[in-house]
Amino acid sequence: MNDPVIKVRALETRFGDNVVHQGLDLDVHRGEILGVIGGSGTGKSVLLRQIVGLLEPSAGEIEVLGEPVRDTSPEAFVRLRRRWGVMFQGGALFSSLSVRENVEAPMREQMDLPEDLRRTLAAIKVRMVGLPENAMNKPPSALSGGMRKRAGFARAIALDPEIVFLDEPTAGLDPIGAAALDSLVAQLRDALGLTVFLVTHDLDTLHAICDRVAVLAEGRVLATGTLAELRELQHPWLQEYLGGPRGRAAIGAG
Ligand SMILES: Nc1ncnc2c1ncn2[C@@H]1O[C@H](COP(=O)(O)OP(=O)(O)OP(=O)(O)O)[C@@H](O)[C@H]1O
Repeated sequence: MNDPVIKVRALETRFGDNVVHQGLDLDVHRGEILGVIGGSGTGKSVLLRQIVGLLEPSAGEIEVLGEPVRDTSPEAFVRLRRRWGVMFQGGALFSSLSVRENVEAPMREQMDLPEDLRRTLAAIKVRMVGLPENAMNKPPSALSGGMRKRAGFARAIALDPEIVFLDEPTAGLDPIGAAALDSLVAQLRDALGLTVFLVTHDLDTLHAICDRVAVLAEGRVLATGTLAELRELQHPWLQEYLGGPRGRAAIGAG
């Protein structure tokens, strides 16, 4: 197996008395879609924010694409940061900017491009995520929830990243919109060779597109594997999550 593109070792996270991670290890492999699941408050979003350098862990090592995320020079971090894109919960678009300007924002911030080239590249990204041409100049507030997510995705791939981090991409979407977004993630992974780190509660997403799933519980990654492998484990939360009515429905087991 190739070296992991994301490598987390002995991660500790404490907020005062709240111990969130305690000895968490995780590997993410190039080209895979890894789903990250766990009960509410197990630290999925915190882990994502730590991997992308937005939050400092209490202890531990994080490497992305072979480079340390912590204790690195600001210049090295800026270079590394260009190699991933993030879609936060809800899309997190700038409300005062149009879709096009939102997609251009990372290009403005991190690349020195002539304006017409930047516009052309933004238009390509917007088309790639399946948004209509006329969405380009609209503010996020004029779009549906699904379209806003797509715009957030377009922004996440603005710099042609190698890794995309998605925090609950289907949350708040109706089942048809959620399935369409799942397909988009899988299509773009295939077309662009992305590695995808995907925090989700959505059982359908896990079934539809995740190659492997990492389970956060008890402050660590309790297990990683395919859903079939995880279903064999006897952990109570996993049994309830995957074996409960919604978990069974997602695999068509009624
Ligand atoms: N900046 C912060 N300061 C203090 N505590 C925080 C901070 N960010 C997160 N936490 C705490 O860390 C824990 C994990 O939060 P996190 O948002 O990662 O959970 P999660 O697994 O993503 O949950 P959910 O599935 O509900 O979104 C929670 O107890 C939360 O209150």
